[in-house]
Amino acid sequence: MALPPGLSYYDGPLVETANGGVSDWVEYKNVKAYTNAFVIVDDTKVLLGLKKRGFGRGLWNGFGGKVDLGETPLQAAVRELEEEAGITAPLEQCGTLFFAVDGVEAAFNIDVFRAHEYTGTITESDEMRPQWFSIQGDLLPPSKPSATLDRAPQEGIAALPPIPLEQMWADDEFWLPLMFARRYFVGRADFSADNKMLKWWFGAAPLPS
Ligand SMILES: CNc1ncnc2c1ncn2[C@@H]1O[C@H](COP(=O)(O)OP(=O)(O)OP(=O)(O)O)[C@@H](O)[C@H]1O
Repeated sequence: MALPPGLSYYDGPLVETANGGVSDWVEYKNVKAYTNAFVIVDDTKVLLGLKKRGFGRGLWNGFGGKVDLGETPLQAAVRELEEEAGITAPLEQCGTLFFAVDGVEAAFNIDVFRAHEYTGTITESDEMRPQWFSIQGDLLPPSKPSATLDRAPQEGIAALPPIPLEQMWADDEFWLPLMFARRYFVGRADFSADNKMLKWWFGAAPLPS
């Protein structure tokens, strides 16, 4: 399968899951490495942070940032989760995203990580305000909602707000369900200078047959 430019290093089996937009892919000069990390407990709730400053301010997202010189992406992801949310988690990579913004020289390569448990006390930082959200049924694979109902109701879960997609990056709706379904995903989304999504492509590991 021909992947969008920027994602061509991925060589695992993939099926296309979404594709749209009208323009050509945006030109970029260099690529910067970032991380984004999610803690997902019980397949029913996810920890997000409200970005309080800088790029993406006012949007809910996972915890992450730039990979520093000499760090692996995993080391950076663990460090950023600790710095921004005060917790440590056994993160594993679950996808890779690539973003280019019209008029910006550096594109983002974002390695996405997830964990299903954590240690420490969730703590607000200067950069992020952490909060749990319940994963609404339309972001879960079809088998999951009933599986969830089969279990004893979990204390507190019903009281959590659903994931606020309207206050998140526009690309998130395409890959969050893949992450929650535990499918490895890759995708590229290009944005205009005023943060409108111009063109996108997402793919994921095939479902077991
Ligand atoms: C365009 N569509 C997008 N969709 C979803 N997530 C996106 C994103 N674009 C960037 N992200 C994430 O936003 C954070 C920025 O990180 P950012 O705060 O700028 O990095 P870092 O903490 O190193 O910066 P400072 O130390 O403040 O300079 C980082 O998690 C990165 O993965």
